[in-house]
Amino acid sequence: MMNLIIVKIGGNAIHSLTPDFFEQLKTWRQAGKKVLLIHGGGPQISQLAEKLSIPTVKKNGIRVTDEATLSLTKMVLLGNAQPELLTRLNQAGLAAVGLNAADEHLLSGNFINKDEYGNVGQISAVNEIALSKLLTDQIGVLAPLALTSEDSWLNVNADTAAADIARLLKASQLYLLTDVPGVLRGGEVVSQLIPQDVQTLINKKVITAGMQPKLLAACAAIHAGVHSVRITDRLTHHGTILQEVVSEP
Ligand SMILES: Nc1ncnc2c1ncn2[C@@H]1O[C@H](COP(=O)(O)OP(=O)(O)O)[C@@H](O)[C@H]1O
Ligand SMILES: CC(=O)N[C@@H](CCC(=O)OP(=O)(O)O)C(=O)O
Repeated sequence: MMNLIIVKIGGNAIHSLTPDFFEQLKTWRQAGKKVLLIHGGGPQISQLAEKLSIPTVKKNGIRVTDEATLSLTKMVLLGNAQPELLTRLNQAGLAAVGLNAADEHLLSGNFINKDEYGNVGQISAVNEIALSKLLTDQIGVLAPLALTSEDSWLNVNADTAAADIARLLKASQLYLLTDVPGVLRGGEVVSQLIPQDVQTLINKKVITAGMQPKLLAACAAIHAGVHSVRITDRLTHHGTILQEVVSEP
C-alpha cells in the first residue's frame, strides 16, 4: 500500500500519548499519508484476568490463551483499549475508525502452536483492498486479533501483528511506541541499529524481555522491505531507528 505508516501503541503507551503524537498524525494525514494504528492492551488484559481470578501464563513474552483468556482478551482489546484510543483521537480532531479482524475479514491468521500457546496466532494475510479504502478518509485503529480460515479467533502479540502487517502491506515506515525512549545500552538510547546488531545485543543480554520479540519482529519487517522501524516513546525523530544499512548522520 503506497504511503502507509503503521504505528504500534503498547497498552502502557495508550495512557501517555502527548499532544506531539496527535500533531504528528495530523501532519501525516495532511501530507496524504495513510495511517494505521495497531494497539496493544497487554497490561489491561492481565489486570482484568487478575480481577476475575483467571491465571496469567506467559511463555517467551506470549500470553498462553485458553478459551476464557481469549474471551477476556477480546473484551479488553475491543471494549476498553480500542475505544480509549479512539476517544483520544476524536478529542484531538482526528477522524478515526475502530477495526477488528472480522470487519471485512481484514486479518487472517494461523495458530502458531495450539498445544503450547492455545488460541495464539500470527497474521497470514490482510484484506488490503478493503483496508486501503477504509484508510483513505480516516485513521484506522486495529486490534491485534486474527481469524483463521474456519473463523476461530486468535490472540496475536501486538508487536508481531504490527510488523507482519507492515511486511504484508509493504508499509514505508513502522513505529513501535513503547514505555522506554528507545533501545537502551548502558542507560543510553542507541540511535541506530542494523539487523545484525540485534542478534549480537540479544546474545550479550543487553536486549531482554519484551524488547527481544519487539526487535526480532522489527528485523523481519526490515528484511521484507519496510524502509525503517523506529522504537521510541514518541513520534518524533527520537528513539532507535532500525534500518538495513546505517544511514549518514
Ligand atoms: N535494551 C533494552 N532497552 C530498552 N528496554 C529494554 C531493553 N531490554 C529489555 N527491555 C524492556 O523491554 C520493555 C519494553 O517491552 P514491552 O514491555 O513488551 O513493551 P510494550 O508493552 O510497549 O510492547 C521495556 O520497558 C524494558 O523493560
Ligand atoms: C499473544 C499475545 O501475547 N497477545 C497480546 C496482545 C496484546 C499486546 O501485545 O499488548 P501490548 O503491546 O500492550 O503488550 C496479549 O495477550 O497480551
